[in-house]
Amino acid sequence: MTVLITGGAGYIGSHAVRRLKQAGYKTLVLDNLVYGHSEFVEADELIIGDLENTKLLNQVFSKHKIQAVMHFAAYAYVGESVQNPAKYYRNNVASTLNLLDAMLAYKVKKFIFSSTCATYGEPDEIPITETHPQRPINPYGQSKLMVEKILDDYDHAYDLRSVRLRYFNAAGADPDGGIGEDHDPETHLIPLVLDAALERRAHISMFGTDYDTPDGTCVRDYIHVTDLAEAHVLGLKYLENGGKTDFFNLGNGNGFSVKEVIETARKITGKEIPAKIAPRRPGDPASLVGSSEKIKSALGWKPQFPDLPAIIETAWQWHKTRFGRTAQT
Ligand SMILES: NC(=O)c1ccc[n+]([C@@H]2O[C@H](COP(=O)([O-])OP(=O)(O)OC[C@H]3O[C@@H](n4cnc5c(N)ncnc54)[C@H](O)[C@@H]3O)[C@@H](O)[C@H]2O)c1
Ligand SMILES: O=c1ccn([C@@H]2O[C@H](COP(=O)(O)OP(=O)(O)O[C@H]3O[C@H](CO)[C@@H](O)[C@H](O)[C@H]3O)[C@@H](O)[C@H]2O)c(=O)[nH]1
Repeated sequence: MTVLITGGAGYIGSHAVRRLKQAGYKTLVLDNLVYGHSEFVEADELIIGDLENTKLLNQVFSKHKIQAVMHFAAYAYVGESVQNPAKYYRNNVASTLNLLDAMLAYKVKKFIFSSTCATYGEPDEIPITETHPQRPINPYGQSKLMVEKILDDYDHAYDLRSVRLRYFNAAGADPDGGIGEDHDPETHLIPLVLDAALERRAHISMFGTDYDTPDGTCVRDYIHVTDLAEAHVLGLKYLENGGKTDFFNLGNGNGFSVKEVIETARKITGKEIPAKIAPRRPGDPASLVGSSEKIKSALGWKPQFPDLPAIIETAWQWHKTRFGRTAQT
């Protein structure tokens, strides 16, 4: 079976490609390399191109016998989406429509979509289950919710079946090495904390210490990228076996504050990691922690790395290999 993976040169997509290959799938990556890395791509083929290019999409679908699509390609910086929503709606919604058009034209009816817990907004209760209302508080989350709604309508009208995976905060790296988190610019907490450990930056800024959380900093649910990759393969098998359109949270059910992440990283790296208080970042909910009971019982998903120290340990091993030699002291 041939799977098209958009954004397969990116952080999560490259891990999914590795896992798909291990499971015996033929893999085809489409990525514009705006944020991706060609050296991360272990797929059978990498096509460098943009989802805006409908002509290219038609060529890809006509040349290859694609049976399913995993759609990772998107912009994913919460803060930037507040400053520049147009960029997010164009890439995350309009480009997704191009992809779906091509799928319909070539009768490809299985779709795995990278959604997010950012679609929930400020939660009414923790942990968040899939039945929680979706009321995003930033354009990024809004753009992902729009695609979820589009997918419901496409299922109804065109029988295009989808699995929407609402990830909480992806972190860590495959312990086998070679792929990991490397965004430019990097905005995510864990790699920035590890940058401070390597003295590639002077300190980590804590965005807001006056939230309504136990220590005043934002709480997030960190999930290992290899566990995310495994969920994608399970989602695909579910659709292959005739499963109906569905949506699942992917988190570990444990919340960690910004301060706790920094403290855990200090223990793992043995480094000081200076931290400074900074203003809140617009668009950030105080707490996001998810229940993943649904995917555990429906698809048999079981995380290999449910604990924050184990997640940060794999991120640290990757970070040292990737960036250690360029560290400035
Ligand atoms: N990182 C997280 O914590 C997280 C959490 C929830 C959801 N997600 C979602 O998961 C997906 C992957 O996230 P990531 O962290 O791996 O991001 P990433 O930036 O590392 O990967 C996205 C990839 O898509 C490519 N891309 C973007 N727009 C494209 C386009 N128009 N055409 C072709 N390629 C394009 C980029 O070059 C990049 O390689 C995204 O959809 C994101 O919204 C991520
Ligand atoms: O230098 C920093 C960077 C981040 N944070 C805080 O750390 C937390 C986590 O931030 P970050 O790592 O940027 O992740 P999120 O903003 O939570 O977003 C990620 O996780 C979301 C799901 O929660 C996904 O949808 C997004 O794509 C993904 O970027 C937030 O409270 C930030 O304010 C800091 O305090 N200092």
